[in-house]
Amino acid sequence: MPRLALVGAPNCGKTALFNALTGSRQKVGNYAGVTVERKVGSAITPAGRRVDIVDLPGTYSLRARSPDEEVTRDVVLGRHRAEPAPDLLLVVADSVSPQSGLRLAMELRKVGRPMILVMNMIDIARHRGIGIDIAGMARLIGVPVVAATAVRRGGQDELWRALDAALAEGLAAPGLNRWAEPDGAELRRIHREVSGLIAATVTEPARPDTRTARIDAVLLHPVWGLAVLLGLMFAMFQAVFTGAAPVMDLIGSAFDGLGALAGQALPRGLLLSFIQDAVIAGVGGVVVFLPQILILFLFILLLEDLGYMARAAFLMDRIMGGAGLHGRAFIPLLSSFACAIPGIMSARVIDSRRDRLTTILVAPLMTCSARIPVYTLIISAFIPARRVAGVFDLRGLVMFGLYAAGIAAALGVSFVAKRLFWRDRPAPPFMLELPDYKMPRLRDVAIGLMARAKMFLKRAGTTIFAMTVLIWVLATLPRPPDGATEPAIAYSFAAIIGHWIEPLMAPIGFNWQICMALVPGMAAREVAVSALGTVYAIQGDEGALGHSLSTHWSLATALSFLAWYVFAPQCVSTLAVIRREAGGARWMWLTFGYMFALAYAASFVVYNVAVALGWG
Ligand SMILES: Nc1nc2c(ncn2[C@@H]2O[C@H](COP(=O)(O)OP(=O)(O)OP(=O)(O)O)[C@@H](O)[C@H]2O)c(=O)[nH]1
Ligand SMILES: [Mg+2]
Repeated sequence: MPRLALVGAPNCGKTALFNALTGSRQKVGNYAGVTVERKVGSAITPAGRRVDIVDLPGTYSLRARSPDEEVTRDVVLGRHRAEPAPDLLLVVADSVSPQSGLRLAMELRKVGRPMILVMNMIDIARHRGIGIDIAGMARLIGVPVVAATAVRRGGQDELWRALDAALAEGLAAPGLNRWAEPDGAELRRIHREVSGLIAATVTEPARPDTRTARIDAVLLHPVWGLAVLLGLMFAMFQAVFTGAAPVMDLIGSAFDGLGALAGQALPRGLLLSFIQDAVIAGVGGVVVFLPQILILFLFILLLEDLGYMARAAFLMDRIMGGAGLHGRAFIPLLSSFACAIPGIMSARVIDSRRDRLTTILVAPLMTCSARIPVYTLIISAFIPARRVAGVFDLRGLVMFGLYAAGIAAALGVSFVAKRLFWRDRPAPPFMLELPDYKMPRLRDVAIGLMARAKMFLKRAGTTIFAMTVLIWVLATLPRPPDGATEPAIAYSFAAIIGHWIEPLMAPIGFNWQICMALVPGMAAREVAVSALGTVYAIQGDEGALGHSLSTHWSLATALSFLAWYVFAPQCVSTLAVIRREAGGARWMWLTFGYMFALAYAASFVVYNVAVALGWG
């Protein structure tokens, strides 16, 4: 089967095209560096030919400088371990600013593989009044050129026709690969050639578009821009708290109803306990947080599609640079708000190994969405729903503070890491292409939200469920001895394990229930919520978990628990990815060690200060 590879500069629409051609739903976003690994799909052309298509990370040249670009280079040159050399290169260029795409196309001609040049985003170019002489371009470059709109139905028709034409002729056997890393003279030659090509085939509009520049005058302004960024983040956390409540209540009462139903239908016993204490109080207790997670992602996805994220990176570059973080670390750290795993993987776009390692080291400190259930549970149980200064919701403020603590810790740790590990290094230059603003596409946002929801529910159904069952078993067995005076759970394995860890955690105010929840909580942070739900439900507490917590825990313990979750390395999958991406267990253990130490220290301080304030 013929294999096609999508190659092009970052953010030119390769993945959007991949999705359109193959019907896949890979992530697209309006910033450079969305795709960091290869993705394979297949498609059937209008003439009925099956082809495999590979989507690749964006790159400006085959002179790969970062791990994501190496993937593209290796696949294109046929050096990739797991990927056969492509039979045809679909070289994608952005019609609105075609220089970088055309330069890459010129370089790729040397590889000697058949190729089709796709001038993508032709819809925007036309709208702006940019004219492109497609036929003239094809003549000058000597390969087929087609115009395309990746995101519109029917926007790929010309490409399909060109593909079928190329396949019908039978793809030419690859010619000689004459590619060598271009030197200065070669780069200048390519630059001249592309300038000539553009002069001959691209006409600029009579009136240049100034909208982007006008918006950027505000959003990139050192004062106004930062104010907008802060305001956006703030609005996000307020919305997470206030917007989700009605839906959460609905899900919560649905689970309560199920519990009551089970209580009527089943006799008292182990099965009923399993359903009420493990499934409903445990897993159900985590699932209610889905609306909050989706609201957070709605914000992030909209801002990503709008083209705002690269601007935010630009604004943060000064602050991040002061802390020793590369400007390119912004997107990986931002992705870590979703989950540290894709965040750590997107650090592949950073070319210097040291900068990449620093980013990987601090990424788990960014507040991932798995912490949302933990934070919300504790905040709702212990922080009153009060207005501050008339407008702010106190709970939203605390949430904002926890996120801010994570960010501050990331900046602090990278500052220290830079001083400790690689002191004598000049600050690397940060080049960033600011994408054009685009209206977010509802379909993409909806797909993104669905993907998130699916991922969350899948976790709830697998990892979290499995861990909750484990907790339920440990909290139920062994049965109490005859004549037992205390509640049954006091004799269980859970209590034994919890009491065993308790002395270590007593200085930070953790009781045995928390201690025991932390162990399976390594599988995923939300497990802490389901584990506590199950333990307190088995213990015989009626009603919502938040209510049990506020009767059994002191405020000092609750605050200490929050502080713990800001820093603690409570996620084995993250640690495993760090090991893989950093290339060694050393970095994984380093991350585990420093996060554990930070968590313990922070909880210790928070607990003792709170006790001193009389909140013990
Ligand atoms: N209007 C319009 N928007 C497009 C078109 N193609 C892509 N986009 C948008 O452009 C942005 C970038 O698209 P992606 O497909 O993620 O770009 P990419 O080349 O895969 O980017 P990297 O993976 O970062 O290299 C997204 O916001 C897309 O929705 C197009 O033909 N027309
Ligand atoms: Mg992509």
